Amino acid sequence: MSSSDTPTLSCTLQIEWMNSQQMTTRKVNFKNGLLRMVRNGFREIFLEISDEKTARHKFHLKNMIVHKKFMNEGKCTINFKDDNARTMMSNAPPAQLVNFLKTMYIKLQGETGGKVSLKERLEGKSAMEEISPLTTKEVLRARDKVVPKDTSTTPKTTMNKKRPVKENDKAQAGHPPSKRRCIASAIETPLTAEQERVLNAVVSGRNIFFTGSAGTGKSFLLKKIISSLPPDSTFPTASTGVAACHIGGYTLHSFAGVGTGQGSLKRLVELARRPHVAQQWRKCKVLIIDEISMVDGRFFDKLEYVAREVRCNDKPFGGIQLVLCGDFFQLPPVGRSNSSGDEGQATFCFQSEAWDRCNLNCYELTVVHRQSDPVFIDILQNIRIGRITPEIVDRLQATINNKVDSAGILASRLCSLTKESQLINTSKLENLSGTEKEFKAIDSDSTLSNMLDIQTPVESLIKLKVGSQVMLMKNITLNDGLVNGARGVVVKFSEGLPVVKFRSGEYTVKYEKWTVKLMGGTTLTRKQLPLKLAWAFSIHKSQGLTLDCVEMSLAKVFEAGQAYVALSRAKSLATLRVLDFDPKQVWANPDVLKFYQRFRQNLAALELIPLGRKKSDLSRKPGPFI
Ligand SMILES: Nc1ncnc2c1ncn2[C@@H]1O[C@H](COP(=O)(O)OP(=O)(O)OP(=O)(O)O)[C@@H](O)[C@H]1O
Ligand SMILES: [Mg+2]
Repeated sequence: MSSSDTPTLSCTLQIEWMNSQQMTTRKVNFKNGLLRMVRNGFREIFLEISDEKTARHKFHLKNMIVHKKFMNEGKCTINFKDDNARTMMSNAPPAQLVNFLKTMYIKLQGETGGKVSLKERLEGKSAMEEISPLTTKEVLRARDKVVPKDTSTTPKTTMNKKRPVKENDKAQAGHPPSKRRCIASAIETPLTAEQERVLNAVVSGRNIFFTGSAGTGKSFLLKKIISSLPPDSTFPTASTGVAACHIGGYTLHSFAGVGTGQGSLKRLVELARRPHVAQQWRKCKVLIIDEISMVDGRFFDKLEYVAREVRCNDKPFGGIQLVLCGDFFQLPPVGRSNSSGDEGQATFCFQSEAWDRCNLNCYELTVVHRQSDPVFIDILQNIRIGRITPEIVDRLQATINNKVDSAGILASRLCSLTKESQLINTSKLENLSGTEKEFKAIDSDSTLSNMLDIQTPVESLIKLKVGSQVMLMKNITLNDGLVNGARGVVVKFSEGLPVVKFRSGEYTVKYEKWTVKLMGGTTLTRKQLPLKLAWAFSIHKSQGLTLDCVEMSLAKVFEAGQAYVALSRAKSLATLRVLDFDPKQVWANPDVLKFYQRFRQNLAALELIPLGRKKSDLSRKPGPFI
């Protein structure tokens, strides 16, 4: 059971009392409110709402109605029918809000079974005591009750939920799986001990950098971290639009509000002092940056300066807590065409002055979740540091004979250049016979479609024919394999929508919504099919993804880490085909190797080095055959 299944919750609260005409007669606001579940001597459950001072209000939970549509944004409203009142919660860490509601629901299920003896009633037990955290027994009992066979037995308390969750639902054509199930399973996947340690360090308020090889669950953990912090003051960002979308955040550039980051520091501070930008900078308590390996160190230094100036605070980053995440062995910052536009090569973030100034607590995730085969994991760990042995060469060259295509689903070709992948997709689509169907995105602001093209993983116009190889660009349901990166083939069109055969079965793909946050609180949305042509993909666009079956030619790789990113997208050696493996295609950046060597030494000095790992793992020189 999660340690956060507790009967208390801190958030911003408003309480309203109504008269019989449902007109508000009284209202109170608590910026830092506390919700506590309490029970009286008759085992009746109440919600106690208090502020930092003394104000306390109690509401009987019997007959309440919970509106939890926006709980993933930390918002929820509870109507207390018996008291003719309601409370609106906001800025609650979403994960805690979900757990609080779950605890409340489960405790209430227990309440209905409680019997109060006449003697107890006569004694009039009115003293309130805090409800104990959930026990496994209570959870199991509630689980048995959660799928009532006869809907007339629905409990008196309404969770404003249309249908109960059935774990074994199958994603079937024409029957979209519930998004709630998706969210619920994501929330319920437990963190490993090493992931939990990072989460605790973040919640305790420290500046954190956590790293780990591809597939160790960095982005997964980041999503848990985001849902454990108050949404109003937490700003999730990433170096690229697609990565930002993946964690439901902004691009770092759009958060900073300093354009492309070109120009003098004075100019950047001016830009950041524009009222709507400055407001965000001041509101921000926690700045999260995913894919930190692609952030130019010089841009990071500029941001650190801007933060101090705009927030009028001399502490590093103006006192903002930083949570940085990424793997420097993967893609580096974009070279000369980088954001700051200065002469010379972009630098790594760890080479910036700000990096040292921020006094980061460093963590490394070591358990790989994307792959399960220890042989493949070992190969990837070696490739990551640019180390190639003859056995590795043999193993990877042998993949050329792999039959990774199955039931009409062909392997996606990963290309070093975006242009190359676009050409492949266009010509393959042209070569298919059959009618082409077009799917246009519905954007909330059509003048900003270009921005949505960059910041969402789907294009404004998708062209498909029967036989098109496609990739799913959104998690639809985790349990049924309809996840971001799942590969499939269009088998027919039904009522205007494509029916796609995935490995897990057929699914009629519906329009989905992507939301992009802009500075100043506005949001842009795009509705589009969560599909992309997938005969080919660029390695840059594949960073962060898990791919079902991949094929690659690494002859044209031009950057350290590119081959590692490409190879580590595959789930297993059996679902991978390397067409022309040559050890020369694999190398690690020497500065990155040095950084990780120091990083490991520091971890070891703090006695945090993972058991069973040797410092010497990272002390080898870069380059092939070393
Ligand atoms: N604790 C966990 N339990 C089960 N599965 C996990 C866990 N952590 C991560 N995963 C799964 O492992 C896969 C890889 O995770 P994720 O994409 O977060 O890795 P990553 O470290 O961000 O990789 P990359 O460096 O390639 O971006 C995902 O399918 C994720 O759901
Ligand atoms: Mg990731």
